[in-house]
Amino acid sequence: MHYQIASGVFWVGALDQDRRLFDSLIPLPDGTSYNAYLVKGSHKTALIDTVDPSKTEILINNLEDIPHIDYVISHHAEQDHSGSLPVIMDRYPECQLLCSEKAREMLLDLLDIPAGRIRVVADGESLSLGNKTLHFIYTPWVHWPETMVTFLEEEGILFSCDFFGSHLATTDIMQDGNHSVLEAAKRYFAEIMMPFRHIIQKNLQKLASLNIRLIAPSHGPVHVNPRGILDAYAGWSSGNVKNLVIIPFVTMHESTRMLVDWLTEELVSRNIPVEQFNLTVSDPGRLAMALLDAATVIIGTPTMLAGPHPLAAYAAVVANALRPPTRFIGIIGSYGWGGKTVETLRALLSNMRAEFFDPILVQGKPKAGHRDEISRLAELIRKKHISAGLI
Ligand SMILES: Cc1cc2nc3c(=O)[nH]c(=O)nc-3n(C[C@H](O)[C@H](O)[C@H](O)COP(=O)(O)O)c2cc1C
Repeated sequence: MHYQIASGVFWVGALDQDRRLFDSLIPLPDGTSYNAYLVKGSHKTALIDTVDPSKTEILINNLEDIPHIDYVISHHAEQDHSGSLPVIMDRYPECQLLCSEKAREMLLDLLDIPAGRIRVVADGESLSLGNKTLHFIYTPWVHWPETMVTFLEEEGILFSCDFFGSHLATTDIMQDGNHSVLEAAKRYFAEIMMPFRHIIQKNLQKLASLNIRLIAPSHGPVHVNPRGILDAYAGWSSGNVKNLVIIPFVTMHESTRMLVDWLTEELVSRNIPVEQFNLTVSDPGRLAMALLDAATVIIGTPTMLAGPHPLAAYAAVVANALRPPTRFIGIIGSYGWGGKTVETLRALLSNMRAEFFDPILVQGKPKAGHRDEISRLAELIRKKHISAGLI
């Protein structure tokens, strides 16, 4: 499939509607796409990124009538974009691979590409294709340290790689920022970009002076309304949280669930919205999105084999790695005889810069008096949200 996104600029990527898991971790409810773009200048032709190796044949078919490529630009060494480079380099023996300094090392580590065919481009360097000019801008940590983006000056197109991407497989390549695209982009941000939000702010600054008319990421649709996604990124990377409590929890015999439901009732009666995530069935992507928004996270877990239930431990590991902007954390749950549930969870959450509430652990089934403890926790959360200016 070929799709013209601007004069002389074509989407030549591959859709992957069937894929349901990324990085053996991230659920893909809407599949994904691997976007490669062909830029035809009056003198030279450049291919921007390739596709996942599982889709190399599709890329080759899309380039069937392209006899000559001068440059392949590799923004990011991860295989979903670089994995078809060896085949492309074989098929176009004249083409040179352009990438950042760090990407060169990583591409040589990850793929079989002759070192002599790679040319490193500097941050800020320009390349003329004749009537089209490409500017290379290093944007480290969106998503790996080697990542860069390319700005096509004449058409105002930012080829942004993972920056501003979304896991969405759609033939509707050009999108103006409708709800489903922004929702998919937010999910992508929460799952992939959240740990790098400070550096994302710096990268947004770096792009601020460009007159961007289209943003063409390497996953998901092209953004026809760049302002929408740029503003959304500014918000998601700001660290601002809402008057929202999320409760990722697990229960084996319903005792922890009683505490979770009581806390939910107490919070809702204080006009504090709550999202529960039963970790046995919930979508980790939705949990990541909620972590981006919530001021407070309360983990609910029974004690199992002297520690937190493994699903609660797993959620804590993931949250700790994503480094969400959470302000307050609590632990509630039930135990039979004892263990190190709180100590273990706190150790797993060592990156979190949040204030921890005193835990509420009850032995066996919660009793009437525990409701008062839960009510006091809800009141404390309300006061904390007020003092944080969220209510
Ligand atoms: C497989 C298994 C292992 C457990 N290990 C512990 C433990 O090490 N320490 C403890 O205090 N309770 C342990 N318990 C007991 C539970 O923590 C207790 O039954 C608790 O009330 C369950 O809460 P829930 O109803 O929310 O699942 C274990 C229970 C199960 C089923």
